[in-house]
Amino acid sequence: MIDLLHTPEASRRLESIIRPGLLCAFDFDGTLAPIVPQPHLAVLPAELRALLVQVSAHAPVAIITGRSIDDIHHRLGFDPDFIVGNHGLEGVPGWENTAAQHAETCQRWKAELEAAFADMGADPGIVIEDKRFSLSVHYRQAANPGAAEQALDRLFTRLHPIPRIVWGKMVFNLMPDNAGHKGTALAQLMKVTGASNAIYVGDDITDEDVFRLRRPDVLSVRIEHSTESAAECYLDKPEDMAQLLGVLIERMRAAGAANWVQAPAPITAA
Ligand SMILES: O=P(O)(O)OC[C@H]1O[C@H](O[C@H]2O[C@H](CO)[C@@H](O)[C@H](O)[C@H]2O)[C@H](O)[C@@H](O)[C@@H]1O
Repeated sequence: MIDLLHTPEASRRLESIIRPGLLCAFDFDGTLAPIVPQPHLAVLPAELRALLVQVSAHAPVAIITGRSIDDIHHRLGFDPDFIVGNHGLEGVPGWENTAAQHAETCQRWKAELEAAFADMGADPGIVIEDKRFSLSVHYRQAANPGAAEQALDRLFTRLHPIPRIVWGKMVFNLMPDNAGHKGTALAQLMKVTGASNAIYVGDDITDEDVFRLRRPDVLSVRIEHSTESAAECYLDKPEDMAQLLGVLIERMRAAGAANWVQAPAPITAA
């Protein structure tokens, strides 16, 4: 893992992806928005929003988040070229048909979990976030987060069908097994748009699905160094995002890069 902003090697790698056809993709919580005690309080800082708007003048911007599209849309305050929700299960061009099956499975899990919570008198700080195509079970507000984590871990093995569970920041993300994820979503976005290369920045375990792609045409960046991550590069801290976006803008501007995604044709009155 190399330090993206402070090593000549990373600088050369960054330079190599600033080519026509670049796609700039970002995770949301913990990457663009600081982690806060409750999910509904997450906010995209105005400085990053302004920088993302500038990035989108030079290359298409994709937000690939664990949140639902409905939830993320109003938090962004600008219109990126692509929004993919539910860890890659929602909003991916070409995958619309599989989403309905995922919604059914999630409703079943939710009902099973609510019944189990009632039976065991679960900690009221444990909250199910129903995102239609996946569930997030948060325990940040539990009276004893460690005990809640263990109890939930045991409980999930009794769900039907067994979910794919990706642990996150005081949260378990439950997704249908054998479904897409953030890595396959980014690959599909690149395929349908014809992107020649991409940069992806994320901070959490679900972002490892992208980091593990390890494609030469994808520069993966993790917020904070980790010896356990498959990401190619890292930023020291979340606050370095502004600097990274600034560097991207400067280099794309110098290269004369323009956003190459076609805007939809305006609808004209009959
Ligand atoms: O893929 P992301 O955009 O990073 O989304 C991951 C999850 O983010 C949210 O939960 C996390 O952020 C909350 C706000 O800072 C925090 O309170 C929580 O503890 C974190 O786990 C979101 O609520 C989930 O739906 C996303 O899956």
